[in-house]
Amino acid sequence: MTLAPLLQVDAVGKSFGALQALDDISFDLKAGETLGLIGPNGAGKTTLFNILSGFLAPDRGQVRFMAQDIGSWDPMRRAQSGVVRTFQKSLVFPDMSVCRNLALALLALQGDGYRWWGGRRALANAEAKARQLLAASPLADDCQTRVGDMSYGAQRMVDILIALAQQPRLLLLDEPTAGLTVAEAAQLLGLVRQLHADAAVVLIAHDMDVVFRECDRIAVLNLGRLVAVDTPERIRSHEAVRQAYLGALARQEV
Ligand SMILES: Nc1ncnc2c1ncn2[C@@H]1O[C@H](COP(=O)(O)OP(=O)(O)OP(=O)(O)O)[C@@H](O)[C@H]1O
Repeated sequence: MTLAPLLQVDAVGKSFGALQALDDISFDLKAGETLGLIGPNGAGKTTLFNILSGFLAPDRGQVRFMAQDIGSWDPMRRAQSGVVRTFQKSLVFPDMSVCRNLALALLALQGDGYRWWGGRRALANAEAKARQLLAASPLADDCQTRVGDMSYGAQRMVDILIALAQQPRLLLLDEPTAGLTVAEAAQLLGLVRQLHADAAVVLIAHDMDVVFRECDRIAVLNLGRLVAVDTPERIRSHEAVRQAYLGALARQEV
C-alpha cells in the first residue's frame, strides 16, 4: 500500500498586484523527507512558506496536509496540527533561559494567550517537558542559561528546539543555518532528524553546500515558477537550474 504524501501542494499561485510571486506551484512531500527550497532573491520562497503556514492565502490552487485541505486553517490551527515554522529572524527571548523559552513556546501552542502568566502549574509542566527535550540535545547543560549569553550557533539551535518542542509533522525552516559553518549546520539539522525522524522538513537556505548535503530532494524556484524538484544529483545536472544558478553550482564542482 502506498501512503498518501504528508503534504500536497497543487497548482498554487499568488499575485501581489501585477506581480506574480508564485505561479502554478505543485509538489508533494513525504514524512521523513527533507526538501531544500532554493532560488534567487525574490524567487517566492518566503511567499510559499507564508502560504504553507497560513499567514497568506493563495489566489489559486490547494494545499493538502495529511490528506486534508487546510486552506481555511489559520496559522494557530496549522501549528497545533503539526505545521511548524521558523522565521529568518529569531523569535527567542534573549533575557530568558533556554528552558523558559521552550516552555513559553509550548504554552503558546496550547492557545491560552496570556492567561498562562498566572498559571504556575502550567508553566512548571511546560518547563518539565522542555527539560526532557533539552536532555536529548547538545544543549542539555544549558537549561538555565540566558539565551542572550549563548554563542550565535547555540542560539540558532534554541530556535530549532523551540520548533521541535511543538511536535512538528511538517517543519518549515527559513534560513536556520544562515551564519553557521557547514559543520554547525549539519549538527543543527542532525538534531531535527535525531528528535523527529519522521517529520517532513522544508529548508530554505542560501548555502548550497548545506542544501546539497542535507536534503533528499531540492525544489528550485525562479521568478515564482518551479524550475525543478529532484534529487541533488539530478538538480546538479539540470540544464535550466544550471542556467539560473551557474555560479553557485559551479562552486559545487558539478
Ligand atoms: N506583501 C507583499 N507585497 C508585495 N510584494 C510582495 C509581498 N511579499 C513578497 N512580495 C514580492 O514577491 C516576490 C517574492 O518574494 P519572496 O519574499 O517570496 O521571495 P524570496 O524568494 O523569499 O526572496 P529572499 O530570498 O530575498 O527572501 C518579490 O518580488 C517580493 O518583492
